[in-house]
Amino acid sequence: MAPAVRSILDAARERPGGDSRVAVDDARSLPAAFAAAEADGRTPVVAEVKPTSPTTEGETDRDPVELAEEMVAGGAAALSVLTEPEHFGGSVENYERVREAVDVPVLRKDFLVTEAQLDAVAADVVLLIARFLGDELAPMVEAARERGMQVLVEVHSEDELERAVDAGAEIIGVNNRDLAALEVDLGTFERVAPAVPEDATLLAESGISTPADARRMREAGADGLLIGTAIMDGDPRENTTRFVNA
Ligand SMILES: O=C(O)c1ccccc1NCC(=O)[C@H](O)[C@H](O)COP(=O)(O)O
Repeated sequence: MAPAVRSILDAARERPGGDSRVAVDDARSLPAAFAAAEADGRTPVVAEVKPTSPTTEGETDRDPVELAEEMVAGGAAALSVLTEPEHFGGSVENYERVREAVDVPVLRKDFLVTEAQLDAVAADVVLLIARFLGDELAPMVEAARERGMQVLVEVHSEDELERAVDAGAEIIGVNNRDLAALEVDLGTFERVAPAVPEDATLLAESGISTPADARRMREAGADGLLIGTAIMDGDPRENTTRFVNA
């Protein structure tokens, strides 16, 4: 595992959870948002509010709510908001403010390793990373669903995909970023996607930098595209629209 990822994981293990169990009774459906985008001719894009990251220089001081509103105005079907504070400049407060301000589904992007961490904020969708959770993946999927949240299970290999499917994943993201070397290879999605069950909602994650990359991921079977850096760099509204029209 890359040192930065080791550090993310160490910090995640120390992070407390919420004070009480959350119950989400109004989760906004990610598959329905993708279907609505498709119906009016938009490529389903999950635009990410990502203040910084281990592979980005500097940190934006732009307000997350303004960024989020621009992304939605640009046609994003859904948003992703980082809540990891130490390596990504995120927070649960950012998540809450953004969800309050928009009406699309909002993914909570974090590196969750305990059930109590699910209770830090009521989320439409939470990310669970197969590589980090091992045998805890299935119990965490169940714990999130019991709280009314949808789950995006992230995988990077065929083995992890098998574990995700065994854990009951219905929304699956194939991450093109290798958490061992932090290198990005869009070929990862092309390799893993054919084994994803037909009825799953499938996202291509990371490294989508141009509309040509977006088309490549769609041709390989992506129902939706999770895009951070290429939308955050510059004008988030214009950038989102470029991918939505890809
Ligand atoms: O983005 C990073 O530098 C990173 C480093 C270590 C672990 C995870 C990392 N990113 C998390 C993500 O999943 C991405 O923010 C997301 O897929 C968007 O990727 P991109 O479009 O390449 O910004």
